[in-house]
Amino acid sequence: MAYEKELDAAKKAASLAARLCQKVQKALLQSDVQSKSDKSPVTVADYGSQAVVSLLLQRELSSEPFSLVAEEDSADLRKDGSQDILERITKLVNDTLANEDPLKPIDSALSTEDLLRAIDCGTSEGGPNGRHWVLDPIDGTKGFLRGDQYAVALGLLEEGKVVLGVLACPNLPLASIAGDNNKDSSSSSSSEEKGCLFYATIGSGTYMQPLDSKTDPVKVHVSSVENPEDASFFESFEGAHSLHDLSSSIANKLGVKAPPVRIDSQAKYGALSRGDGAIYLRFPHKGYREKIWDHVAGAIVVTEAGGIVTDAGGKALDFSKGKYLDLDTGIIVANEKLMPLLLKAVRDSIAEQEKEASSL
Ligand SMILES: Nc1ncnc2c1ncn2[C@@H]1O[C@H](COP(=O)(O)O)[C@@H](O)[C@H]1OP(=O)(O)O
Ligand SMILES: [Mg+2]
Ligand SMILES: [Mg+2]
Ligand SMILES: [Mg+2]
Repeated sequence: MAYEKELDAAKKAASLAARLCQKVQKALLQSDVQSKSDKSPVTVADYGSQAVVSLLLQRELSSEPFSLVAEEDSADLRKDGSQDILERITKLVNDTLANEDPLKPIDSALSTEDLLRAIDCGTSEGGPNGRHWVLDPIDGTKGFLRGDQYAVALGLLEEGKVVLGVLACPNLPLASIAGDNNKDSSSSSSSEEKGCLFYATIGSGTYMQPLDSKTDPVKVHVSSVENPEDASFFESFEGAHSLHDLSSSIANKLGVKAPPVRIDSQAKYGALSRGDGAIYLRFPHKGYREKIWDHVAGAIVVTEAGGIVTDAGGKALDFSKGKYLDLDTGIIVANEKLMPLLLKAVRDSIAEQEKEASSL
């Protein structure tokens, strides 16, 4: 299979980074109310996750040139007053790497300077030539802070095309979340098994396995629903990230009966790839520029499972332009049967919205 070595490294890196994030989220949720308003846990986990992925990929793929386009950089950590947090992150990363394989002797512990360097390996600009890893160390920081969904999202671009993607979703139940409309994580039963690892390489399909076990992976497929009345749709939990009114107008036009399933992060792409819902609607507020690390891994996980990911104009996403996606209005996902109907509903709803705005 093509990209076997890269896939092994990516799965290992994303799983280990997810373990680091889980540890921080657990401590955050157990902490008292006062420290819950403190944003530093997510900062620690964001940087820690990026350092772990950067170090693991370089170690496992040491024979290849390494380019990483990632969300975080070390500028804030190098400022005066950041020494404490920098030391916290370094300890967390060292502890995570030390526990990676108890049978393997560990390399000497990283210094704070090693940690800053590992984070800054992620400052590549990407583009149409060569290989670039693309990382969101924690996608869905708002969900992470709430104790809800988030993902470690890692993909690989080759000559501007996505060829591999891994999504680690520590809080996503292994069982389907279809019908979980607006259910928060606290209302789900504690016996529900959580933690999914989705992965895909170009031409080989999408697989899912439990995040923390050696259980065999299963091949997954997007929903085969053909009648939009039977479809359900995903959108952002956060209204500030996507226009819920526009999604609801599109869903009405299609005749969708079920209320939206609102969850954070690229866990939406993972859930779609196994058919928990049939449609994803994402319409950021005007002026917001989508970044490639928010969609690279999710896009291949869905397309290899048989789905289609386009912008609101029906154009495939172009990941070859650097850090940003150059988009028409929003991002939509559906299976092949639903996509033509969805595109028409999107076009009509946007036209209506523009007409309303111009008559005001
Ligand atoms: N104003 C915004 N509009 C759209 N997306 C945003 C906005 N601010 C942050 N994001 C990013 O949207 C993604 C999550 O959106 P959602 O959970 O709604 O799908 C994340 O990548 C998040 O960044 P981050 O990775 O820092 O959390
Ligand atoms: Mg993100
Ligand atoms: Mg992020
Ligand atoms: Mg962020």
